[in-house]
Amino acid sequence: MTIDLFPMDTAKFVAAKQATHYVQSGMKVGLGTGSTAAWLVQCLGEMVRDHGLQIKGVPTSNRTAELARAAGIEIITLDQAKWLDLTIDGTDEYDANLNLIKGGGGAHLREKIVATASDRMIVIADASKTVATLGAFPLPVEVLPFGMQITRGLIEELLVGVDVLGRDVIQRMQGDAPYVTDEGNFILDLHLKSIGNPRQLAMMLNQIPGVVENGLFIDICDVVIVGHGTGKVEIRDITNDINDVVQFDLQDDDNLFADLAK
Ligand SMILES: O=C(CO)[C@H](O)[C@H](O)COP(=O)(O)O
Repeated sequence: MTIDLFPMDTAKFVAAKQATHYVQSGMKVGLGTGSTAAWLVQCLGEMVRDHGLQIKGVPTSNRTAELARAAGIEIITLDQAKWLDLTIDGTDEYDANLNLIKGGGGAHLREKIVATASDRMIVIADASKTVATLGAFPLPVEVLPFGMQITRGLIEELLVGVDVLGRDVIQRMQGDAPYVTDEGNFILDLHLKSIGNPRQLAMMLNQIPGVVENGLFIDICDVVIVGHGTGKVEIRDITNDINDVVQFDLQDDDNLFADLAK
């Protein structure tokens, strides 16, 4: 059977498939949110159903929980898990230090809690997520609905004094209504263009009382796995100082790929 997926899908798929090599039976695994993480859930589901992999998954969103259940992965809460062996998640941007912007899918609050409660965080991405400087992707900040305009004003004031190139703060919408997160909060997207000091900004944003969590992941990610449309995968593991390249034979993986693409 010949399938004709966009190179971007292939890139996400091979990154996700490579990440499954880090997963072993008996592990408790944080399951990320987004289109790349969805490929991971599909791959892990296939390993559970057909190859006897035994894992417990902690999903980072209601969407991922649904996908994981449908794929046959046992789901537990983070408190049931107590601690996780690893979390595998997508990203919106990553820099040379493996610092991230996440939350394009609105799930960065749970994603950060889950990743922080894991021995390792592995990020899976396509090459478009690589940046020299974080900030081209709007930085999501989850805020409480209560007093949201006050919180927004305080964020705008904060941005005047920090090293960024843009300062627009735009509330995320879903159609005509505010976007609401799984925790019942709103999201403000900060259009900063370039963030000179992500560590400082992450700490300052979280000092504002109405801010629940920002999408900067600083010193949380250990490994980035970058897939390409050609089947090439780059692995960068900063904890173990490993830089590796793997080439997937997409023909060999055709059956799995076709199944997953259904
Ligand atoms: O942070 C996220 C969700 O909150 C996602 O990981 C991020 O938006 C990347 O998504 P995708 O894999 O669809 O590009």
